[in-house]
Amino acid sequence: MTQINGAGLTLDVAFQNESVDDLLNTIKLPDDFKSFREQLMQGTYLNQTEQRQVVHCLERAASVEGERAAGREKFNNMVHQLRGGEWLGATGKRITAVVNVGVGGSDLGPNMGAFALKEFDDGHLEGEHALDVHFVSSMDGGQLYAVLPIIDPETTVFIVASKSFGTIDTFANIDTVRAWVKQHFSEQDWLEHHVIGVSSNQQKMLDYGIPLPHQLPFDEGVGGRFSLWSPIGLSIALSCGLHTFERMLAGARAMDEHFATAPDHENIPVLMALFGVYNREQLGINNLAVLPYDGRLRMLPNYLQQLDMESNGKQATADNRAIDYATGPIIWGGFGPNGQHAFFQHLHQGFDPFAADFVLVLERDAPGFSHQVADKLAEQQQLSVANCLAHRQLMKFGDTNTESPRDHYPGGHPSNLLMMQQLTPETFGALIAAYEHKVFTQGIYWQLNSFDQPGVEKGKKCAIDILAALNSNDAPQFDASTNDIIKKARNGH
Ligand SMILES: O=P(O)(O)OC[C@H]1O[C@](O)(CO)[C@@H](O)[C@@H]1O
Repeated sequence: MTQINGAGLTLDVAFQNESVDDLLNTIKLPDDFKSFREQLMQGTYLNQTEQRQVVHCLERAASVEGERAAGREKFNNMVHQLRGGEWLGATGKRITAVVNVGVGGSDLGPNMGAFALKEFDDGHLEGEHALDVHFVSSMDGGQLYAVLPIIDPETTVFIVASKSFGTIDTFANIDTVRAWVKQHFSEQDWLEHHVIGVSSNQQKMLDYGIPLPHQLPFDEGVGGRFSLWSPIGLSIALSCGLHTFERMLAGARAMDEHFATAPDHENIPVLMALFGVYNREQLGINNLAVLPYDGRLRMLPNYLQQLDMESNGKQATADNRAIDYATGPIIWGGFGPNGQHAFFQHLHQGFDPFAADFVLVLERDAPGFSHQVADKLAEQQQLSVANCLAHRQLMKFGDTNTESPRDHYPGGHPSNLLMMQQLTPETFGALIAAYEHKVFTQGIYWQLNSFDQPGVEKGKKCAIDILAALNSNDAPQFDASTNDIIKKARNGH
C-alpha cells in the first residue's frame, strides 16, 4: 500500500525509491524512539541543552489547566474585544488593523496561518468585524516603509511577538513605530491602548511598558519554530477568528494522536522522516524541495525552512558528541504552479539530485461566487491538480525515449505527495503538525537536540561585534574584506 491516511491527510509514497517494507527494514528507528515520542506528548525536558521542556503538543491540547488555561482565557477575551469592537484606541476609535511585529517563529507561522485560513473567518456570524492584519519582520525596516503609510495609528494595535522579548530585529522595528506614533499621541497612550506583548519573558514586557492586561505570556517550553499554536498565533485568531484558530488546533491534535498511536508502516510523520533519512543517507540527496500546489499554502516552504533547518541542521549530538554523518537536508521550494515557470527547468533537466514534497489540495469550494465563476474556479483547481501530478510523474520517471539530448528528461527524483481533499483549518493544522513530528523523528534518529539553535545564537553574537565596530571610530579588527566594508559603511552614514 503506497497511500497512508491520518488526520485528514493522505501521504502517497509510491514515487519514493523504496517500498515501505524495505524502508522499515533498512532504516531503523532507535529502540528508545517510542519513549521519546511519549515524552514529547507529555511535554518533558527534551530540550536538555537549554534545560527546557518541549510543550508545543500540550499547548494545543483539548483541555488545559492552570496558567495555560488562564492564558487561553485571556487570549480568547482579547480576540473578542478586538474583533468585537470593544477595544478602543487612545482617541476612542474602534481598532481596525493589527500589525504583528516579530521574526522567525514569531512571524513565519502566524503569517502563513493568517494567509492560508483567511477565507474560513466566520466571525461575522457573531457580529465580529474582520481586522486587517499586517506582518513586519525584517530588521532593515523594509516592511515598515509599506505598512506605516497605510495604517492609521488611532485605529491600529501592534503585537510585539517575541518569545525572548529581546530579538534585535523586532525591537528595531517596534522602536521605529514608537518614534512614528509620537507624532500622533503620547507614548504612554500608545503603550496603554495600542500595544500587546506576547512573550515568555514577562519581566521584559513590563520593562518595555506594556500594561499587564495587554500581556500574553506563554511557557518557555514552546520553541519559537513550534509556537503558532500558542499566543504567538494571536494574529491568526485576529485575522481568521477564534473558531478557525481552534479548528486549526484540533487538526494538529488529530495529527498528534495519529503520530502517537499509528504503527510505523501507517504513520505519516514516521514515514516522512524515514524516507527523508533514506534519501539523505542511501541516495546522498542533500535537499528537499517543498512544492505546495495551492496558493493558500504558498508560505509553507519558508515556514518549513525554519522548522526543519533550525532544528536539524547540526553537527553535534544532543549529548555533545561530534557527528560524522549527514543530518537535516537543505529545505527550499516555492509555490508549485509558479515554480513550473521558474526553477522547474533545472529540476527536470539539471544535474543536481533532489527530493520533493508535493502538497496537493484536491478540491476547493468557492462560496460567495456565482455558479459560473465557481465552475471556472473549480476548473482552475483541476488544472493545478493535473500539473502537480504531471510534474511529479516526470520527475520520477523522466522521459528518455529519444536520441535527442534536448528532449532527454532523466527523472529518478523521489517525492512524497501529501494530499488533502479540501484545505480546512483542521487539515492545515494536521499538515503543520505532521511536519513538526517528521522533524522530531529525524532528530531522534540523528541523535540531535532539535530544539536548540546554537548556530543562530553564534551569528547574533558576530553581528553585535560588527555593529559595535560600525558605530566606533577605531580601526576594525576583522578580515581585510570586512574591515574595508565597515569603513565604507561608516562613511556612508
Ligand atoms: O521570538 P523571538 O525570541 O523574538 O525569536 C525569534 C526567532 O529567533 C530565533 O531565535 C532565531 O534567531 C528563532 O528560533 C526564533 O523563532
